[in-house]
Amino acid sequence: MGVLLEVKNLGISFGGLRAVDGLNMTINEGALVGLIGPNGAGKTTAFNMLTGVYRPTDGTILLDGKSLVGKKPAEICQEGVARTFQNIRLFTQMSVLDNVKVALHNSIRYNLATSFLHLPSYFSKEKEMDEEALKILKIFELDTYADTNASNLPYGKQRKLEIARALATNPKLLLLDEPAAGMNPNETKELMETIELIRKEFKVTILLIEHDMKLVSGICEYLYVLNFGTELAHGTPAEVLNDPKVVKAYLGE
Ligand SMILES: Nc1ncnc2c1ncn2[C@@H]1O[C@H](COP(=O)(O)OP(=O)(O)OP(=O)(O)O)[C@@H](O)[C@H]1O
Repeated sequence: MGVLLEVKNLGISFGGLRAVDGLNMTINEGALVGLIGPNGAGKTTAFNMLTGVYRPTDGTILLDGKSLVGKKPAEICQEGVARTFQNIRLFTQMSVLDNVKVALHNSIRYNLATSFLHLPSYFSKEKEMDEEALKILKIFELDTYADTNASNLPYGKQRKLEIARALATNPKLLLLDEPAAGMNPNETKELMETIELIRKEFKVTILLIEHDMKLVSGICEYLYVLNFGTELAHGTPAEVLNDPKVVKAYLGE
C-alpha cells in the first residue's frame, strides 16, 4: 500500500496564536486513522488546512504526491478530499436524495446545454444519478428516506447522510470531524459499523477527529494526538492511549 497523504511540518498562526505547529502525518492508502486531542488542540484547524479553508503558514501537504497547499476547497475536493463537519451542514430544505445528488455532480458531468435544454442525454444522466445516489443511500440504510426532507431526519441519520454526501464526491481521502458528536451509544455503535463498511465498499482512506475513545480505539488502526497545536504522540491506539503524556493531557493534572 502506498502513501496517500503526507503532511510535513504543517503550521498556522492566527495573529499571535500558533494554532497548529509542526504537524507531521503519513497516511497510507486504505488506512483508518484518528486525530485526537483535548478541546482547542488544533484538530479542526488541521482539517481546515487539509481542505483549503485555511492556507497553512508553514509546511507541505501532499496527496498522492501532489501539493494541496494554495488550492481552493473546490479544487481540493476535485483532487479527492471530502469532509464532514463538526456541526452538521446539510442542505436542510432539500430531500435526502437531492443532498447526495448535489455531491454526485462532482463526479458525473454533463454540459450546460444538455442540462438547460433538457436533451435526452440529460434525462439519462439524471436517471444514472438517481440510481447512483440510491445505491449510496442504501449502504447507509437511508434509501427508504430518499424523498424525506433532510431536516426531518433524526439526528443520527442526518450525520450518516452527511457522510453519504461526502462519499458521493468519490473521494480518495474522507475526513470526518467528530462523526459521533451528540450520538447515543447505540447510534455510535451503528456509526462505527458504517464507517468500517464504507471503508471496504468504497476503498476510501479515512482520517477522523473524535472524542469518543471507544469509537477511536474500536476502529482506528493508528492515532495522532495533538495538544496545544503540537503533536504529542502517535502510534497504535493501545500505545497512544496508555501513554502517560496523553493521559495527562486529557485528564489535566
Ligand atoms: N480563524 C481563527 N482565528 C483565530 N483563532 C482560531 C481560528 N480558528 C481556530 N482558532 C483557534 O485555534 C485553536 C485550535 O482550534 P480548533 O478548533 O482547531 O481546535 P480543536 O482541536 O478542533 O477543538 P475541539 O475539539 O474543541 O473542536 C483554538 O485556540 C481556536 O480558538
